[in-house]
Amino acid sequence: MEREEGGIVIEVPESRDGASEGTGDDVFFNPTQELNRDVTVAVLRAYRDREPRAASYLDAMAASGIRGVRAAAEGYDVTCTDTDADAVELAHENLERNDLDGAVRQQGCNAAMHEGLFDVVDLDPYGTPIPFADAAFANARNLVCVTATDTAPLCGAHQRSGIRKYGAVPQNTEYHPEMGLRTLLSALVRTAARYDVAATPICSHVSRHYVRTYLELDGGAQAADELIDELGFVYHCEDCLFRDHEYGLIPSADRPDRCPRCDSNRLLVAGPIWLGAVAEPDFVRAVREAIDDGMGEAARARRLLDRVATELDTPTHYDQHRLYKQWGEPAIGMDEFIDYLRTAGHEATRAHYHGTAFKTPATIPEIRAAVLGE
Ligand SMILES: C[S@@+](CC[C@H](N)C(=O)[O-])C[C@H]1O[C@@H](n2cnc3c(N)ncnc32)[C@H](O)[C@@H]1O
Ligand SMILES: [Zn+2]
Repeated sequence: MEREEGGIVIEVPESRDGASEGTGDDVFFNPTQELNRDVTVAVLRAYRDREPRAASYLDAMAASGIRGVRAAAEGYDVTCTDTDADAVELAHENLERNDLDGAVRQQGCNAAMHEGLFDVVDLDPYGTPIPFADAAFANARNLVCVTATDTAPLCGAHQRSGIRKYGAVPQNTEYHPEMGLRTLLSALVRTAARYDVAATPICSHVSRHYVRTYLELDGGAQAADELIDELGFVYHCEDCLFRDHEYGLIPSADRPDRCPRCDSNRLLVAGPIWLGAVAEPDFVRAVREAIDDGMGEAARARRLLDRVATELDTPTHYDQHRLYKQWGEPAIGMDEFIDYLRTAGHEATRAHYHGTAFKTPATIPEIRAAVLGE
């Protein structure tokens, strides 16, 4: 069937959702990833203003080629790769259908990346991007865009798988989308560091069942070391929801082994995860400005980017409903809730992860005192 997206028209197979990824015979196409693709196009626009020399774009797992076609429509010099012959044919046809130039190759993207350098590399695999991360960070010049759909391993719900894939211990908490993002960023930052490359996240979001992040590359061992210093551990009490963090690649000798607040022995340790900022607010604002009304997900993209640009960069968010459940009180509206925190002198913002997610450096007793007045 024909589909219009962001001003281009492509032929795609009958749609199937993320749940059936990789199981059908048709070339993959997921209409619910339009938000991801709209934000990607806006990132490509904003990034070119920041780095005008960024010209070449590798759509590493092209499938229908929709990302490559949209990047080519933005003036990028596009290469699409896919291992599947039908995908390669379709991506080629879709570039032609839109009168756009671009190379399309039936090739594993790792080989393509080792054969030639690309300014921007976009990894959009089934599940984990880790098998492609080394080649990307070793060979991209400016920007690596990464989707991961294996959220259960990333957030600690399938912990053994997360440990194997990401070389870190994720823990399943009420801030699981952020745990997933920070586990992924930890692995990506460490992978880039192997090549003396600093990979800094300049825009990230967790939407629906995937994590998406954009990492800007900078050469040099010192720059890579500085990012390694932003890895560390989160301590989380399963009983009172206390959380704290510390930087380092090993937990310190005096790390708590029981909850410092309620003395519970159900204290989880997650790490080493990324504790630094997951986005650069000024860049995210530029991305937001680059969303245009012709995009099918413009309204959602703007709302998402507004939130990402303004949320505090504490390592974990709180879930307001979870706190009220803990307190045995009925929840109030989020805007009123944030106002109470600010009135009590705490920094506080909503967070993009879900409707009741918020960020504040305040502790849970401080939050409770601010909103319940106790
Ligand atoms: C999730 S789909 C990509 C979706 C597409 N980027 C989009 O936005 O609609 C993953 C694609 O990766 C392809 N693939 C799997 N292994 C690959 C590899 N090693 N190199 C390149 N492509 C690969 C699959 O054939 C499939 O078409
Ligand atoms: Zn506790």
